[in-house]
Amino acid sequence: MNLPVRTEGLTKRYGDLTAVRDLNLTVRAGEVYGFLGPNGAGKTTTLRMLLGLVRPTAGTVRLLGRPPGAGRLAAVGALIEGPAFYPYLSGRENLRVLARYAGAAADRVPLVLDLVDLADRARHRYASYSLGMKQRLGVAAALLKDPRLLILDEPTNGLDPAGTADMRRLIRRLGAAGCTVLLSSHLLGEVEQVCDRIGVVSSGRLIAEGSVADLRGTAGLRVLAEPLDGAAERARALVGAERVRVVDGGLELAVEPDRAAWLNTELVRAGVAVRELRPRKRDLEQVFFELIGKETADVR
Ligand SMILES: Nc1ncnc2c1ncn2[C@@H]1O[C@H](COP(=O)(O)OP(=O)(O)OP(=O)(O)O)[C@@H](O)[C@H]1O
Repeated sequence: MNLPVRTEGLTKRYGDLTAVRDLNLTVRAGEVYGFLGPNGAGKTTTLRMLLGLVRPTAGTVRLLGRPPGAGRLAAVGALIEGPAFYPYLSGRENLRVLARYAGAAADRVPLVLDLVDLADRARHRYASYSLGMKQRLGVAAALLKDPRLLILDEPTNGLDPAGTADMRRLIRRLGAAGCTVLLSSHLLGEVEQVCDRIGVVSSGRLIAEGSVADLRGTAGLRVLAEPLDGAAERARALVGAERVRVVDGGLELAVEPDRAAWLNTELVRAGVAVRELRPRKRDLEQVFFELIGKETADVR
């Protein structure tokens, strides 16, 4: 099976700095994959290596099953740096120029304008566009060749809330239409809302990968009880030691919340006074901070 993206041991060093370290990344056909990490984590460097714009120090890249060469790039659309357009030409004229240059059929122009919701403004000069519209025109340009894979680097960077919402809608629409999208972002909320799977990158390493549900982990129960030691011991015997953690003066149990009544009965029977027992669903933000191991990361 030709995966849209597969890297093995991908590494990029700039002198002493390792920007990307031993990265094994897999993007599956038809998914919207979020490459999430704080500023400087190595996202742009990775995307540039995927596109053959930066040469890896070590490791391999396979795009749609082959190395990233000119042939592959025809099947890949990308928006990596701010798109370059002629300010005095309209959105439509800009796309026509690009289509001619890229060898894309001219009838793709109205189609992609429609896709990115710019058909109404297509006649207007690029210079009159909002930042969000400029970004969407950039996506339209990336879609001109009807790519099998779309790579977007921080597509909502610098956009206002309305522009961000438009871009999210567009990415969801592309995903729903079966387009494989790889997007990078430092915004947790963003990837959580639009991505099927997320890879978390920190200091050049992929430190976690999975669906939003996978990353959140299993639901659990938080128990406040006295004596805590006795409660922990009994809980370990009941559900298995590996499912019990003592955190902030209470217990966290990796068990389904519907076992609360049973657990309460068993703890009380063992002479433990249970003060509180409530379901606990891990917040993805908390997971993220735990993963990257710092509380002050510039990730929201
Ligand atoms: N051409 C270069 N020469 C030297 N160092 C570089 C170069 N390009 C990137 N770096 C460094 O590599 C690290 C990763 O940078 P990169 O731009 O890939 O991160 P990023 O996750 O995309 O962050 P941001 O969201 O800030 O763009 C950073 O420390 C950066 O300073």
